[in-house]
Amino acid sequence: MTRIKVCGLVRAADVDAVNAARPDFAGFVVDVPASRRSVSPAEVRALAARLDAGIQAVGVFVDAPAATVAELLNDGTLDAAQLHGSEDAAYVSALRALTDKPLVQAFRVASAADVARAEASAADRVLLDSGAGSGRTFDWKLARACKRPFFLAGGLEPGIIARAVEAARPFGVDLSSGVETNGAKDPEKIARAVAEAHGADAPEAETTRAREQR
Ligand SMILES: O=C(O)c1ccccc1N[C@@H]1O[C@H](COP(=O)(O)O)[C@@H](O)[C@H]1O
Repeated sequence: MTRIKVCGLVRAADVDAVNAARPDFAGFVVDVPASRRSVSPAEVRALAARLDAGIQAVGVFVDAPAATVAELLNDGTLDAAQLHGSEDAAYVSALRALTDKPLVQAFRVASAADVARAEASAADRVLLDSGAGSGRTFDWKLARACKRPFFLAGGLEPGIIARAVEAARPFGVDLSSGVETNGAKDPEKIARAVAEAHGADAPEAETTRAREQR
């Protein structure tokens, strides 16, 4: 099973669709004016409260003040924070001092050097992407070389998830544009994406199976 995060929820109806499909993570882009998926801290509090238990709420931030991120983690609104801007090691360490909650650092991958930067991150998990909600894929062979568990993002959609998992061997996949129709989250695409990801083998499953066969 490969974990899946459905990102960029903005309406109560989006949360209801996610509650029905049951991905592992639901993402909210918080206070990013450049994104059409941006929600305010007050909106994310209301949306996350509507999310079913068992689905983890992830806040997606772009160079936000560490105190703002920590507040939403520590007050129980969010289960994890995804850092999707140009946050550096000093930022991750400053945020780490403010919260025990998991931190996911996103890296835009255009070369092996970008994967090496992700491998060196002090964050709990890393995410390899082509951009930020760009809807574009990148060379999955680069991601496959990553020596730590990672989320694969960028241009994923129902119908190509199994192929992406086979090519990149991620811990989880992360989708936003690919589960939208006319710019709004599409319940049917979300359900298909969750079923496809959960039906795809993640590396840890492969390892367990190999161990059992020995
Ligand atoms: O979705 C956004 O608008 C966004 C804005 C700022 C930072 C990150 C954003 N989204 C992240 O982009 C990837 C997937 O995008 P897509 O499937 O290619 O549309 C995912 O990690 C989102 O969290």
